[in-house]
Amino acid sequence: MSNIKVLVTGRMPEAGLTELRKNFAVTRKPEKEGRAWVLAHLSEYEGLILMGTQADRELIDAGTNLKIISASGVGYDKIDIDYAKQKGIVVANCPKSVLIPTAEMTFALILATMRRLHFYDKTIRTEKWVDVSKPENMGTGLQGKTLGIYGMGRIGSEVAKYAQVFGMKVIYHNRHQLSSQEEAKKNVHYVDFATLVKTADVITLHAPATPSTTGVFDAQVFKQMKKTAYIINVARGKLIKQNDLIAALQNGDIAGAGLDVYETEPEVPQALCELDNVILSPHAGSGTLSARTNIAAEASQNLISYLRDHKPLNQVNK
Ligand SMILES: O=CC(=O)O
Repeated sequence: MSNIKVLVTGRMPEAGLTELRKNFAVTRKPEKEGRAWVLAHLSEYEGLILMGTQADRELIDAGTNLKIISASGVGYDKIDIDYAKQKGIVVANCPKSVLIPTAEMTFALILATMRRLHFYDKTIRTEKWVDVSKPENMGTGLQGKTLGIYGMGRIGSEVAKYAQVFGMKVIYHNRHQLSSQEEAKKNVHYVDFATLVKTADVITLHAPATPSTTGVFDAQVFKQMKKTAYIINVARGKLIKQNDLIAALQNGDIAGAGLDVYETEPEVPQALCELDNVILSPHAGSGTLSARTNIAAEASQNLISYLRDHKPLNQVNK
């Protein structure tokens, strides 16, 4: 173990931190402490695994000896990566560990939303056996429907594979169109944004939160979607104008939504909770023990690669 000090600011399974502990002096932020504690102590550390707080200018300035920050997931929108770069701090993320768990959660929400599991579960517990021969109580089958993927990176590509197992056709919109070989291999078809919105029976979001994706799904977009269509968001809450989504769900502009992330997270508006055509989960895409253990190990590996081997693993601010 070297005397290089690293700080972990959130709860992570010990099994994932084994290699980190072998290489560095590791401190975990005490559970009862918050951001103020991190700001007060950060100058002691060269490495940081960030959870539960923002690495904004204030935090980066407090890290006077910091050399690397690893996000604890694929998203790094809580880290001011440009400011970190100015300060000579490497920022890395953990794309591998979250890929499968997030794709699984996407599909859990697609199935639950389209087959109306929330509505069925709630009525069976609180009211009565609903008569599913009535059209208003029926769900929507996946087979033969079109899945529209917004953001065709690794997670989007994995979701495409699952969709094909269910007999869905997959279209996608992305900043860059895939090569025709990639499209053929994945059996997916690029469409412009307007076509994605108008054509898909279910749209699933897999883009990061950036200035160009923020608020893209707004009232106008919901009006262009099929009234029978669903929207699934496991990416970032900011991609959807939440109040516009609530209005669209209340007015029947779209059929339903499956949400793992929220614009106002961790607050979830009461209006969303009251809707029967919505299923909600608490940013739990990577909420499995294996995913959390793998994230801890991948974030640890980022720190080991950079601080020990001087080679960042998944640097996002080159
Ligand atoms: O939200 C989850 C992640 O960024 O990995």
